[in-house]
Parts: sequence; structure tokens; C-alpha cells
Amino acid sequence: MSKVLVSDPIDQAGIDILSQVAQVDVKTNLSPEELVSIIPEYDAMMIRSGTRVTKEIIEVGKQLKIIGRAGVGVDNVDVPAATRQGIVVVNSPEGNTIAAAEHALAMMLSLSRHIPEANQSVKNSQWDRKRFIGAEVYKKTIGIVGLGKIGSHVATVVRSMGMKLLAYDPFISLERADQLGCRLVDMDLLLRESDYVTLHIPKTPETTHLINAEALATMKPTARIINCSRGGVIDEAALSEALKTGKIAGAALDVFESEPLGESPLRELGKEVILTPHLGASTAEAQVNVAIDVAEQIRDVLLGLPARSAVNIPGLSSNVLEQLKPYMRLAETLGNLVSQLAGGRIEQLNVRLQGELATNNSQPLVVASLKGLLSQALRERVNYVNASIEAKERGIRVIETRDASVQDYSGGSLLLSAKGSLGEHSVTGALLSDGEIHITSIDEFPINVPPSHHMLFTLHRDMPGIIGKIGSLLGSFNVNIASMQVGRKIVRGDAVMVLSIDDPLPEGILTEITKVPGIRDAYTVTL
Ligand SMILES: NC(=O)c1ccc[n+]([C@@H]2O[C@H](COP(=O)([O-])OP(=O)(O)OC[C@H]3O[C@@H](n4cnc5c(N)ncnc54)[C@H](O)[C@@H]3O)[C@@H](O)[C@H]2O)c1
Ligand SMILES: O=C(O)[C@H](O)COP(=O)(O)O
Repeated sequence: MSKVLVSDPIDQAGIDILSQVAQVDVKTNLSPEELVSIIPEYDAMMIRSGTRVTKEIIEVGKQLKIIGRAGVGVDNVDVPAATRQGIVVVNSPEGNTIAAAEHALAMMLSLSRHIPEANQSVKNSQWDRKRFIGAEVYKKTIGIVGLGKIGSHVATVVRSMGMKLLAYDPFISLERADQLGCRLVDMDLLLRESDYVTLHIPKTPETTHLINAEALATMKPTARIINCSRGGVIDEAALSEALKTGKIAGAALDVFESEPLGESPLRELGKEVILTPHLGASTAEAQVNVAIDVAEQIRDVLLGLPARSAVNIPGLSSNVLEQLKPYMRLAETLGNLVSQLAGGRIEQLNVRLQGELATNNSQPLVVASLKGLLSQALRERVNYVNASIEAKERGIRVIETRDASVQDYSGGSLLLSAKGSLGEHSVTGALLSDGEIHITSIDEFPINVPPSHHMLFTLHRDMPGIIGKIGSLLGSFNVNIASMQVGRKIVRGDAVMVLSIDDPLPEGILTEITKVPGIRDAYTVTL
């Protein structure tokens, strides 16, 4: 039975789903050393932001097939290291959107009306109404940085509260911003004009310290900033200084450069600062959503099914993946076959989607072709997650083409050609109506054979007696032929012979075959 490690608090709904297919161990607050020592026995991990899945953990997690992040941000996972090791990383892109947006809104209003301090003063038996004069958000300008899922929900709500909306997001269209009632502007203008700035961006090299001393200096002295996205997009030292010196009026932060927040000048500040311990996703509803979403994906991957929200493999809906699966099997088989025909070091793979296939998303088929191509060299180390990276690292150039006009097989066909240090070979394949894979050409010679475990291919001169000679030779080595087919373009020209054989070819026989007059080349293939 598979084993899943749950290393952060996860809603029981997720644990129940995982328990259907795996032994689930919930072990929270593990030190990095403890994680390294226990991870080798696990097939999957389920985490939130509390567990840092480092390269070291991934490298010793030899059994890991999937890391599930019950939430959005995967910046606590070394995704490139996971990808290299063929581990799927999944998240729950939408499960906590509303929770995070509502937390940002709560922060904005709390900051404007000094709710935390006012609450504390009443609890301390005071009744000080003057100290807590607030500000209204109505008719004020809010600058939304990052108009994705959370930013969009914030936009929808603040618009109905009568705020004026500015947005900065270089990856969002004018039409989308328009729909949400936002004026799309550059960052500088957003900072200058906003009374409230709310951040809803991922932490990337471009967004790290996006809000630094320089940015803060351009803001209004009455402006307030809210960060419920990721720590590190604000330079906390610069922010503390800007608050202390009155360069801006307030800040509400849910996320920090280092979590849990340690010693920090932010803690020393008064009612102009609100700090929460990364609570954006902490609602009962969001925790059920993300736990179910991610647990279902872990369960599916452990059962050999595709994940719907993988961050490091082609993002396709499970419906589309289900339809493409037989073609991915075809691509993988052809990739494996063409790599064995080409031999040597492959430098280029051409993937041509023909007929109906030409209208499909090619990415999964390219990945599957590469997985097949590399399977001889890498065996089980290569999978759909790391095939592209492994190919790139080996300097294999991939060229994709499409030709919808080829109408050879219903459903379309796939042509792979591999160019390498020993020459170039091509194979075409298609699926028959019963879903069976057929190889339909080798080096442009038409054939029609299903792949079998052991195969022998020859390139020879089309002349009388040659088939008999190969048959007798194989017989003399006690090799049983299961089927045989010849493909040629012209009579007495060149031809290919494809034999399915019951056993691997004994040592030395290939050299004997190439000595038969008329045989130009011979290849054995194991699929
Ligand atoms: N505090 C919490 O508990 C909590 C909860 C959920 C999500 N989050 C975080 O909130 C952030 C937003 O989440 P989301 O679900 O809306 O993500 P999303 O991917 O839907 O949206 C992010 C948006 O940021 C934009 N963006 C990327 N780089 C940018 C840049 N350099 N400048 C401006 N915009 C840029 C993208 O185009 C996208 O529209 C993420 O960092 C996520 O991890 C935090
Ligand atoms: O990226 C996220 O989903 C949020 O930061 C939530 O993190 P959490 O799951 O640790 O609450």
C-alpha cells in the first residue's frame, strides 16, 4: 500500500480521501532533519505553507511520486528539483481564493477603522473614541497589484463599495481590467494615486521587493498598503522605516519575508500596522476545498491517473487528458521505436501531428514522444514530468509540425523522425478503431503492424529469396517468428521487412543477417 505523509494541518476531508488508497501518516512540526530521515519511505507528501520541501528532501525521497500543496503558493517547494526527479507537484489554484480576498478586505477595513487597537482598548476597560477616528474607503482609490483570481475578487467587491479602481498587472488584457471596472496603469502611477494598495501577486524574481524604499517614497502620506500575497514582495525594513517616518499611513500584513515572523521592527509599531499570522486561507470553507482538491489529485496520481492541477506538467483538464491518453501511449511507443532505429546520440526529434491529431494540443504528445525516446537511456527515471527537461539537458532539439491535410487514419496519425550521430530514421503510427497501436510506416516505407515486445527490422533490396533466407537464418538460431511484413515503394527497389519475434535475438545473429546479400541494414528493437 502507498504511504502519504501529511506534514501540515490539513482538513479531515482530505485525510479521508487519501485513506481510501494509502496509509496516511499525519506528522506536523517536523524539523528539516526529521523530514529528510523519514521521507524515503513515502510515495506522496501533502503540505501547506508550513513545510519547506527542499532539494535535499526531494533527493532522498526516492519513492515520491507527488507533492500536493493544499493551497496556491508552491514557493515553499523546490519545483525544479521535483521536476528533475519526475515528481508531480500539484496545488489547489482556486480553493482558497475567496478566503484570501476576504482577508485582504478585512485587513483594509480594519486598518481604516483601527479595529484591532480599538478592540484591545475596550477589553482593557477604556472608552477612547477620539483616538480611533478612522477613514472611509468610499470614493477612495484602491490600486490592485496582480489582477488574477484573488485580485479580481477584491476588485469586484471594492467596486460595489464605491471605490475607484486602478490595477497593475502586465499579464492581464485591457478588456479583462475593463470588465472588472479597473483602470490598467503602470506601477508608478498606481503607487502615486492610490489611497490603498493591495498586493495579489506571486513571489518571483520580478516581484521580490517590488515595494521597496523607492516605491514607498512615491506613495501618498495618507496611503495604506495591504499584503495578503507573499512575504518578500515588500521590503519589510523599508516599510517599517516608511511607517515610522510617516511616509505612508498604514500597513496590514498577513505574510512575511520569513515565517513565522521573528524579531521585527514591525512588531514595535502602533495602530498603523496590523499583522496576522498567514491567515489568508484559514477559513473552514477554504480548508475543506483545498484539502479535497489536493487529496483527490494525490489519490489519482497514486492510482496512475493524471492530476488536474499539476504545476510542472502540461495543464490539461482530466477530460482532455483522458481523450489524449491512447495517443500519448502511441507517441511513447513511437518515440521508443525511433530511438532504437536511430541508435547513437539523438540530436533532433521532429514530431508531426497529422490529420485530426493536428487540431490537438501537441504538448502532451511531444512530452510522451520524448519520454519514449529517452526510455532506452533513462528507463524508469524518465516520466511525463521530467522528459522535456531531460531532453533539453541532452541538447535534443524538438521541432513540432502539423499537417491536417493528411487523411490516412481516422483520428489522425503521428510521425516521429529522429536525427542523431548515426543518421536519421522515421516512424509513423496510428490507432485503429479498437484503440490498437499500429506502426504504419518505417522510413517512409508503408507497413501496417502492431508493435510487439521483440522486433527485427531490415532495410533490404526487394529481390527474390531474401525473405526465405532471413527466415532460415532465424530458424537456425531457434528464433520463432510470430509475424512478418514487407513494405516497399517500388517493385525491386528498396524495402523494409518487419518481423515480430517471440524472443530477443541471440548475440551475433544481427551481424549474420547484415551479411545476407541484399540486406543493407538490420535493427533489433525491444518495446
Ligand atoms: N495569504 C494567504 O494565505 C494566501 C492565500 C491564497 C493565495 N495567496 C497568494 O496570493 C497570491 C495571488 O494568488 P492568486 O490565486 O490570485 O494567483 P493568480 O495566479 O490567479 O494571480 C496572480 C496575478 O499576478 C500577476 N502577476 C504576476 N507577476 C506580476 C508582476 N510582476 N506584477 C504584477 N502582476 C503580476 C499575474 O498576471 C496574475 O494575474 C499568490 O502569491 C498566492 O500564493 C496567499
Ligand atoms: O498560497 C496559499 O494558498 C496561502 O498562502 C495559504 O497558505 P496556508 O495553506 O499555509 O494557509
